[in-house]
Amino acid sequence: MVVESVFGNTRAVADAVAAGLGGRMDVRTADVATAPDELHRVDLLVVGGPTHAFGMTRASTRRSAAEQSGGAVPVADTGIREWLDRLPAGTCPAATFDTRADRPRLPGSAAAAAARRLRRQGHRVLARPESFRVTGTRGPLVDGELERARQWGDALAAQLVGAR
Ligand SMILES: Cc1cc2nc3c(=O)[nH]c(=O)nc-3n(C[C@H](O)[C@H](O)[C@H](O)COP(=O)(O)O)c2cc1C
Repeated sequence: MVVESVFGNTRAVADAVAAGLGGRMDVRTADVATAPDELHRVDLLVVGGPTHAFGMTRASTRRSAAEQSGGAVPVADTGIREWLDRLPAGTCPAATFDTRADRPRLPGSAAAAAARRLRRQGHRVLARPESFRVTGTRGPLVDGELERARQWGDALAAQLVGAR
């Protein structure tokens, strides 16, 4: 799993997804800043990040997020957009998730954008991109989202293992 998180909410969701996946498979979670650029012996790639400006973060939105934190979080050079740009084409099974504001009518999802990118690179996206909701820019997550994330991870692993 490769995860990007500015304020920690997407990281918390990633840990819950990992707990769900972990019942059926070995899971390694890497921060996007230090994730390897190539996949070796990976049965399932899960990519998660926060939704910024209707899609995956960009340098400008990460700068804005750092400003909004009042200097509490540094400006990151790399997000999942840049990591996916560097990922070689392949046929790895994959799934994506994001966090985004708890405003159902607000369009745009980093997970949907990441899934499109993975498909274009040939990877096999197994599940519908999933969003987990935060109550404000810095969080916290809406009640129940961590449990939903754990269940999503469990269902994903079950789907993959069942398909073998
Ligand atoms: C610059 C910026 C732009 C954002 N744009 C959106 C958006 O278009 N849609 C949305 O639902 N949430 C948006 N958000 C809220 C983020 O999705 C929220 O900060 C994120 O889910 C928190 O995850 P994190 O704690 O892992 O950083 C935005 C936040 C920032 C800082």
